[in-house]
Amino acid sequence: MMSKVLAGTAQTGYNVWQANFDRHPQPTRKGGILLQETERQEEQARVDRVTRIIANQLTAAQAELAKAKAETRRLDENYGENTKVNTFEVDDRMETNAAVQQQKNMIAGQMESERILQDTERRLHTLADSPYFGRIDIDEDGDQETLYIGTATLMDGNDHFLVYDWRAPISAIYYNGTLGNVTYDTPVGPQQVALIRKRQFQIENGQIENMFDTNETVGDSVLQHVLGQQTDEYMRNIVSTIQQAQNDIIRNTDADLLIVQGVAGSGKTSAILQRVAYLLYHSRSQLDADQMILFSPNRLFSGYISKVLPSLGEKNMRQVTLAEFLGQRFEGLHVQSLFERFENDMANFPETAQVVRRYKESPEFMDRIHDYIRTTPPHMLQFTAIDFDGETFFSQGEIQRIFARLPENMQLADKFLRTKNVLITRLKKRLRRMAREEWVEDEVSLLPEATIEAWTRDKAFDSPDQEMHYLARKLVFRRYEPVYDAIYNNYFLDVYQQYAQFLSTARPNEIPAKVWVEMIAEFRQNLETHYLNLSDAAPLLYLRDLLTGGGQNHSIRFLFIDEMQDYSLAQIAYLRHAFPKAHFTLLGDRAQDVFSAHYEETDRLAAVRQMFRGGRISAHTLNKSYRSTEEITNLAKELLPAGADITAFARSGEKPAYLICPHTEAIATVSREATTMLRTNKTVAILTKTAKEAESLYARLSSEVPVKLMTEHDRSLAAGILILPIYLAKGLEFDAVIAYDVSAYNFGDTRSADVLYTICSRAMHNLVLIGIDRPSPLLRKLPSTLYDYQDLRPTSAATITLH
Ligand SMILES: Nc1ncnc2c1ncn2[C@@H]1O[C@H](COP(=O)(O)OP(=O)(O)OP(=O)(O)O)[C@@H](O)[C@H]1O
Repeated sequence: MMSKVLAGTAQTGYNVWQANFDRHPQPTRKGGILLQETERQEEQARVDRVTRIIANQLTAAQAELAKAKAETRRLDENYGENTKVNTFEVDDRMETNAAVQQQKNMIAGQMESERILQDTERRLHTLADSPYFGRIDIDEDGDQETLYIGTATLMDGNDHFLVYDWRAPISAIYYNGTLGNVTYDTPVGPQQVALIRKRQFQIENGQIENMFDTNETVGDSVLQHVLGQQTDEYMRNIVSTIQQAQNDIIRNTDADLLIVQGVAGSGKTSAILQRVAYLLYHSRSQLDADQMILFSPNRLFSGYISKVLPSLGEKNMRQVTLAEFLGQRFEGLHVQSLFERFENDMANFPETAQVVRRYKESPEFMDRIHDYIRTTPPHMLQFTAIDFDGETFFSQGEIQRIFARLPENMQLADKFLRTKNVLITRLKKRLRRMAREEWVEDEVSLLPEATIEAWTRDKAFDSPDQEMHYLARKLVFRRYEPVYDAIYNNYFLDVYQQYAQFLSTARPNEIPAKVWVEMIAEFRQNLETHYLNLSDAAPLLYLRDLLTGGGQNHSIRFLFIDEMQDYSLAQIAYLRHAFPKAHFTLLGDRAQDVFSAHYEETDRLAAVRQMFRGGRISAHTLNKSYRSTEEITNLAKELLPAGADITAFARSGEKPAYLICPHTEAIATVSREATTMLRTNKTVAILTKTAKEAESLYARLSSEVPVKLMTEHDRSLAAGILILPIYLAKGLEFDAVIAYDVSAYNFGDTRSADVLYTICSRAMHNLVLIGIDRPSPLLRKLPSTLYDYQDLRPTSAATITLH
């Protein structure tokens, strides 16, 4: 018999489920065979029984919830009454406060019970249609048990497990184990059991649609069924079909750095979302969703994945895009977004600028900042006077002197804090003095009655003089609040000047002085227009944090970055600094490097590992692609130099098509193809290389077919025909994709292969590539068996290009 601690559920009580209809037939043959009809009937009888129990529990939970809601309402009304009655009498105020506090506590308690009941109701609803998806029969020292695994725990009235949560330690066997002896982790250490059967179910509306025994992690036929479905606006959870390699990522709880390199569609995003649910389940008492943050590639993606965690009964973690994160930290400046930069690069990105950017985005550059801060003498700090209303409150010299008088061996950040405190103390002293000046009294006497009333509420004065003095101080402190804020927010240091000063010391030998000086001039010029280049953002923040001792968030425990290839190493280094308590999970695919493939050179993984040296590092590779049909994956992977490593999940569909049309026919061709695809697909995405192309295509196409242009401000996807640049489609998937303008000038050489690969790998079921006038050599050099080629140009044009 298995104890609760070994089974590892989060429930109370000592439980073993041994319903009397469990049997332990001999293990079936490897690979999944169809079971006898009698077994199916027995399993269906169990499903019926469990479904009835769920229905009963649901009715009871709903009744309790209704009762709880009524009670909350009653308390709420009562709360209003109590406060109203007692505040009439001033003497009753204290008593009222105590009563109100008690009332508040009761309401808070009541709301909490309501929340728990709501969670139960939601959980039961989820289980009602499909109570479980797996069964394992195990033998532990001659003790045999049958366990069923589903999205949540379900117990009967006697505290017997009817369904085990997929995250319970024992459930790991279902995902990891092949038949025979298996080990699984428990809170008291590894346990060994013999796995004698693994059975999979597809249950819909309480009916077993499919069931079979298997020795695999999850049988291919189940996966085929799941992957063959049309896409939704929202990503779905994959708990019933998690693959072994994904399971290792999901269940890793101790890595300080977990890196996943996975090919397009290999389930990286799915794996992190299940991982979040897993971590929350396992550290329920110490970890909250608010202590986790996901850096997502764009806002559409944030919306797209937003339903997965709630479908697993968990709260969503915080989500932020890099642009949002930087925007919040540079108030008043516009930080160039990755997308803007990409569009600019497409127009003009000379080699010299590439060298400079590569350097500024390197970990060495961040190290250089660190050294600079350590070695900068105080007189080099770019303090700036604090002026307000035409008056200098603190001159640069005064600030400099405060700083210089501090002990030499004190840490820079501590010195900075001390300077700040001295400034605040001096400001307060000065304002107190000022409050005694005559003009203040004059102004107080002109204050409206309502203001005086508001400022003196809850105050008692011994004399009119005392009241006047109080009001005078209040007025002065309010008037000069911006000065206080400026000190508080460290505005007495001009970080931008400081950064420019740092830049002037940081030129590496390989970059000519002229180029470097021009770069600094451009940085200053941009500042004038409140603009900051993306490559300066992370170094600047790092410099600011090190100088001022701020900027770090100690409450985040887990940080996830999806599409890590879109982050510079300097940005990752900054995040590591900014979230010092966080375990990092980084997911990426080097081949989907849409933004920087043309200038990046470094071995990023080695560099990231270096940043986490000394910590526990766990690296995973996912080479199997699940999203697309075999035909689409086989074409996409051939576009890459190292594509041979990618394996396609065996699900067949139509061969991708490559159509070449003359430019005069481009719109008609896209329009026709999109309309045809929409007959059998819910979403058809027309993907372009840049936003400019997407806009111009939209302008011409929208009069032909109903189509929606997606921009970086959109937060949700819709069914129908969509147009968007590939970088906004990162992390997303569509039933059908049209890759637009896959022509010689747009996809002329291998530097754009990553972009084309990313475009193709967004398609689940159908892919059509449309080239205009001249075919792309990237495709023409591939084996012609990988796609159906149709040349729609007049014969003469076709002949000219092909020779
Ligand atoms: N184990 C699985 N069971 C069912 N579906 C899966 C599984 N793994 C992945 N998928 C499906 O494959 C598709 C791709 O998954 P996901 O988006 O997580 O991959 P990814 O590696 O993040 O892709 P990309 O890097 O291309 O954005 C999704 O539809 C997902 O539901």
